[in-house]
Amino acid sequence: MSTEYNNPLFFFIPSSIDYSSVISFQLFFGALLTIAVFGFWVAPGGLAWALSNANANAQSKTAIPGPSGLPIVGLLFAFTGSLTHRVLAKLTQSFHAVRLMAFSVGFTRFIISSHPETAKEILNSSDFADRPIKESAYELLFHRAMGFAPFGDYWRNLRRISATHLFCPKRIASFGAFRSEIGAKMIDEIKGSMGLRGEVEIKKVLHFGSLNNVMMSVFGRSYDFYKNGVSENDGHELEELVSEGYELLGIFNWSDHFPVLGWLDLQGVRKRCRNLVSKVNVFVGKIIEEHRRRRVNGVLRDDQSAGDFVDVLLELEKEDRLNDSDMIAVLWEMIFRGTDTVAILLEWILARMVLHPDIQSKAQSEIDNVVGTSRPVSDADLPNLPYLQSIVKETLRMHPPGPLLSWARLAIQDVHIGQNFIPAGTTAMVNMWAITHDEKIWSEPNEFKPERFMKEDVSIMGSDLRLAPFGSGRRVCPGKAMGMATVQLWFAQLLQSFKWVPSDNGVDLSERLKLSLEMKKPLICKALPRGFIA
Ligand code: HEM
Repeated sequence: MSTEYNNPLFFFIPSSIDYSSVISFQLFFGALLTIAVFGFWVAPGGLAWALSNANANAQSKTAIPGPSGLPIVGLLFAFTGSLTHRVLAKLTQSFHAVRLMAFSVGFTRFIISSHPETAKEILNSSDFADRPIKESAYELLFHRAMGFAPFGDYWRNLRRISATHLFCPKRIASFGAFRSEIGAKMIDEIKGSMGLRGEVEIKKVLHFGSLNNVMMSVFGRSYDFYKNGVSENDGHELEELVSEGYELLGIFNWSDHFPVLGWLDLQGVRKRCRNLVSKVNVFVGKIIEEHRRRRVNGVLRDDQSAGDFVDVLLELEKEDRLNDSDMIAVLWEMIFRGTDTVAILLEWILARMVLHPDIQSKAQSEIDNVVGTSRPVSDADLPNLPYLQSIVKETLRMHPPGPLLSWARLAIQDVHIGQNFIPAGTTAMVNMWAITHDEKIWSEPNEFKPERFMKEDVSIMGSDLRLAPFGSGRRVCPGKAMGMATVQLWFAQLLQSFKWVPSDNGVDLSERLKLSLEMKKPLICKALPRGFIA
């Protein structure tokens, strides 16, 4: 093949000119390209914004402020670290862009708001009711599950079905006894660990409890804690599948922002996703088949799994019915979403209890006054425990499991936010962590003070954007009531049964943002028996 054909500039070079001219031309073209890239790069918001022409065309008074980041890669560095929410919060301050900041990561255009009013405008607008789909989410088939399904009839149908059958108050209440049973099992597990090691690594216990809880309402199944037997193997296999999925969705994947790298699968994300999907298909497919067999044999509703979410999906009328692959995606997502968020939040709450013994003992006195020490605390007691609820709220404020609301939104069409033009396809984020740590909104935002919520009852369910850890608007977390019911009951049970004190390791509040905001160093502490012991 001639050198001409190997030359990327071949199409621009007339065949009659000599080789030295070609080199000069290449240099000239290279310089032009560099200037263009440099020009694009220094545009407010960086390369992806400049390419869209949205900020470039806008007059400077309406251009969204924001950093250009590094050439080509933009703000990549903010996403490869584990404190993205903090890095972005700092940048919005220094660019005076709290309401709205523009930035680029590779070829992806972003906006981010760290202000309650603008955040509400974004989250409550149907123009932002889509989600950007990462390659890992697509490969894990999550575009067919509720969280990533495009805004439309399929998604609406999934929300309606799950609101009616999985997340309705009656159903959440009907699982109260089971939640409490798991709470009691966790207490046993903690006692066992204290007996063996004199301390407990609480996340493991909470994670397994949480997995069991979601498994029961979705699949009608539960697993024994660390006992021998089939259940144990299945339970641990499931834990591994969930952890691998979490890891894959949390990875910053270069090809999401540099499409040209897509086919290379440099980080092996696609390969790992496909491997995981085939395992999940076998695991969940087996459970669906068991449900089908039971229905054929007419034993439905006579056993423990009566009316779980698999049954609901199998009973759907023809026009609503999901095929097996979609059903697996929907069921898997529920397990996936419901497990870690609850365990992570409870770990932060207990870390705070170990660090603040005065707050802990005040909450324990509240439980003792309302419940006494002769019976275990139950769902019915929770409305009478306002201080305990304030502790949960304060922890959600200081350590929101989704500081950037976990999964972003996508502009479905061209839209304006105030004066600012946002082109279709822009990824929109809300920095809830920045809002909950803003001293213009919260007094002493870095102090853990549950009392603030005894003075002012702030709703956390999405209507007040000063504290919306479950998001807001059409895509607000559908599992928020179930999540809160679980967290409050288990917290009450754990406080009633134990006094939480530090181990020799102390408590390290360092954070690590993966898919959720976790404690970087797992909490290891001591749980000393007190109050009602099951
Ligand atoms: C402490 C517990 C939880 C927290 C902090 C939490 C947080 C969130 C957040 C921030 C969102 C994004 C909302 C938005 O875009 O406005 C979300 C979405 C979602 N959550 Fe939760 N969540 C929790 C528990 C649960 C549970 C227990 C389930 C189910 C078993 C669940 C299922 C979902 C689903 C399916 C979505 C996607 C909804 C959609 O896109 O339509 N979450 N969650």
